[in-house]
Amino acid sequence: MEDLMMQQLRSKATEFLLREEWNESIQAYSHFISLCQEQISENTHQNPNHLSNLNKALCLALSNRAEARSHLRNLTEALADCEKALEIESAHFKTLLCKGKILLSLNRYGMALDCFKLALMDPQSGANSESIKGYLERCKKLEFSSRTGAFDLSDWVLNGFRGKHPEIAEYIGAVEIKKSQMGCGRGLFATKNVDCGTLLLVTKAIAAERGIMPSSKDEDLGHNTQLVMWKSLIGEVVESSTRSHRTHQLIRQLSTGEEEDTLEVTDVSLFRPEAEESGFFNENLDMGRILKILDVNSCVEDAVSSKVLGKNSCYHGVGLWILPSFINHACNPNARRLHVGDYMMVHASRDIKAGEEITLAYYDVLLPLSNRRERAKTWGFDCCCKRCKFEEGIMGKQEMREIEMGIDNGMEAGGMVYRLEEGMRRLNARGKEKGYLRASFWEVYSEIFESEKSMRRWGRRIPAMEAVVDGVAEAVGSDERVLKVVKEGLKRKCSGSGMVEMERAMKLGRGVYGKVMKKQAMRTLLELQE
Ligand SMILES: C[S@@+](CC[C@H](N)C(=O)[O-])C[C@H]1O[C@@H](n2cnc3c(N)ncnc32)[C@H](O)[C@@H]1O
Repeated sequence: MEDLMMQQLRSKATEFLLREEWNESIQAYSHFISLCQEQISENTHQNPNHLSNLNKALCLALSNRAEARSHLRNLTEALADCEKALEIESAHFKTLLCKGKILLSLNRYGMALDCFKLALMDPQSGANSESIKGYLERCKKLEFSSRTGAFDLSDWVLNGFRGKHPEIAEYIGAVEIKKSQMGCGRGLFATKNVDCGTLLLVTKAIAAERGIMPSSKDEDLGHNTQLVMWKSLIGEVVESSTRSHRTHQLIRQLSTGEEEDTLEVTDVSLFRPEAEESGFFNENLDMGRILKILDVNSCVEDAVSSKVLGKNSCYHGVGLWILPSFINHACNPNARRLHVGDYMMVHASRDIKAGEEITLAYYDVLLPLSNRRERAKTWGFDCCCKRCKFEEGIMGKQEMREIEMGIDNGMEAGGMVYRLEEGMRRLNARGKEKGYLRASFWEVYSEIFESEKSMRRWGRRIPAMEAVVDGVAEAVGSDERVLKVVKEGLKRKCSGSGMVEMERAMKLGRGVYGKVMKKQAMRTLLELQE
């Protein structure tokens, strides 16, 4: 009687599974699993065949429940089911496949690879061997990128971003979390010397929302679209933190913007996909806290310090990427971000020394101090970076006040650059300090460098474009607008004489996009003719 009921329950569960009715299937399998477990514990002295059949049935039911749970993205629970099934039958084919796929979507490439290798050895793999080999290849490629930081988007770039972007692995490079040297809570630091373009980390969004911003000037419509996107983002964050203990635990590490100096310094190894879950889960993550966390840490895709590859231009995205949330702002940033699908790739935008804090520009830094201060206010902080401190000390000086007045009075760009350079000489500004000030007044420099007429008039009295570009890039990192001036210069040069300029443009390009493609693809992307 009991056996008949169990058979019916199992058939029902399988039927739900085949019909892709995941919740119903999970419910029926859960019932079946607990009946099986009860019988096993009660029947230890009975017929060994019966016991073996019960164990087989339990293993398959756990495997099927894992599959249903993984379709609902309840990956932690699905993985736990796989583990239990494999405890019964260590090389259970179906479970190995299911576990491999779950581990792959959790970015645990090495462990996924082991599952697929074992599955391929099973005689049942015959009919599925091509698809298992496909998974094996994917895992190998992703595991390699994740271990070495080597990514190559060349083909996709050269194909004009047609089709879906190449599969991207998560990667944590030479970085660690420490107390910020600027005195603003925690920050991310380089543990090795890295050169411009080197990837520092690649991470997938915990949640990301994209919407089409209305092209009309209707502010209310734009505001509403933003509100809808924001609401969906909150919903997604709540859902992913409820579904995964690990995500919940990681979100909890983020700043709410309050008492940042007292925040615990998180070990970066916690962010590695293979990291074991520890027991923080019971601590609460209420809605108020989630809202504060999102307010401080959410990122828009198309900011001045980021590039988005392969997106439809009218789409605007906002999301939460956990590890990059530890990166502070500086007006002399040394990193930028690249967005590909839901992935954020953070790379060095200039050479970085071991021990240096990694910083991004939250807002435009090719602006004078007063404008940057206004922008920092909208972010809710007073910037405490090295460049701001230097400029705060110098902006009271007569020379600098005259330049600001010149800008306000619409003085000719050439005259202002000339005055600024003279001022810097009198104030004895050195090395990066010159780069900071030139970056602050980049608009007037670029106006001259981009105009042949101004160059004829002022060219001999102001520093060469190359020296200014190199100084600015060294001080505040690569920027598209700086790259544009070099590209314009290259267009004006006759062929053969621009080798050095080409190298300069390519280096700036690596600083803007990161080392994620070969030279030919970078040239195409930057529209640089050889
Ligand atoms: C995304 S979090 C950065 C990580 C944060 N410091 C932490 O400990 O988790 C952004 C917050 O860091 C602080 N912050 C970042 N850059 C700063 C800067 N240049 N000056 C002052 N505060 C900064 C601000 O409080 C800001 O709201």
